[in-house]
Amino acid sequence: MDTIAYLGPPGTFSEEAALAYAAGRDARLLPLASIPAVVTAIETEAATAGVLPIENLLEGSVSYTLDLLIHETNLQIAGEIVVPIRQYLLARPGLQLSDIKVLYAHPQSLAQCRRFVERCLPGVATVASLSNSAAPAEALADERPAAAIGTLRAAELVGASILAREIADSPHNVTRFIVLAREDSPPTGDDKTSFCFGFTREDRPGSLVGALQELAAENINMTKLESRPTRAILGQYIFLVDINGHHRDPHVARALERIRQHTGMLKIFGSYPRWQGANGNHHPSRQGEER
Ligand SMILES: O=C(O)C(=O)C[C@]1(C(=O)O)C=C[C@@H](O)C=C1
Repeated sequence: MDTIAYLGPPGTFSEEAALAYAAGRDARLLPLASIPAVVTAIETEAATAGVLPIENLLEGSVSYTLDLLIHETNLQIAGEIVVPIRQYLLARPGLQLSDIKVLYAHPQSLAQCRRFVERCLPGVATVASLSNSAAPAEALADERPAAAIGTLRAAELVGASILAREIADSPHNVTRFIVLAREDSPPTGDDKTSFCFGFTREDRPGSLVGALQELAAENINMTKLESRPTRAILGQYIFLVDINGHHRDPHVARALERIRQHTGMLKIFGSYPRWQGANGNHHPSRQGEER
């Protein structure tokens, strides 16, 4: 049986991603206290795989996860899952919106609900929580009139009441998660490959375009390009790329090898089936919606 680790406690969006990945597999879920704990659990074989948030529709990349992939682990991306993100304002039963003096929220969720918080909770003190299910539990344990941004399932689990619904800045809010494992996935015919590269030689005009040209030369579609600091020299960057295709496809393998030659440093994060939606239709899973 597979063990799928995720950022707990139960009630997080990460749990929804883990459930979507576990569907149809012989698997059990393992809630852990932090994202680094998920990585360590897979590395030490306490878990077979784990889910990590990598990109949100409103807030963009989860830089924490990108930096883990670049600098801290050789685990591979074996899958991706897109989860609808529906945030709720939760509090101890009996409290009203106008009573609230403290707001517990995961920093990502606070950023995704900025407009609601500025308009409806001006001047309220915010406290950072480790997850969307830890936040409601912490708000309920606070003696002050506290609320939390959290999931509907977390509200049910801790017995919180709902002060406001769907408070994110966009009703279409979604987060993409990656599945990390010790090995990536075999080719399916509809795959993506994620990798990063950096320039180890002198800075020359056209270096970046030269590397990317190798993808165009093999007719490979790039679906994402971004950069992160190298953490060594200010002004030097690591470029992260997603492409369509599997690194075992001959044309992808050729392009990656030439990029390695151009740049001096290439790290392949893995190839994995492109997210097809919960029903195989390229739309995000609807299972995060109110039940
Ligand atoms: O706290 C949770 O529910 C999580 O699963 C973490 C997390 C994240 O870190 O991005 C996941 C999805 C949402 O974008 C907000 C928070």
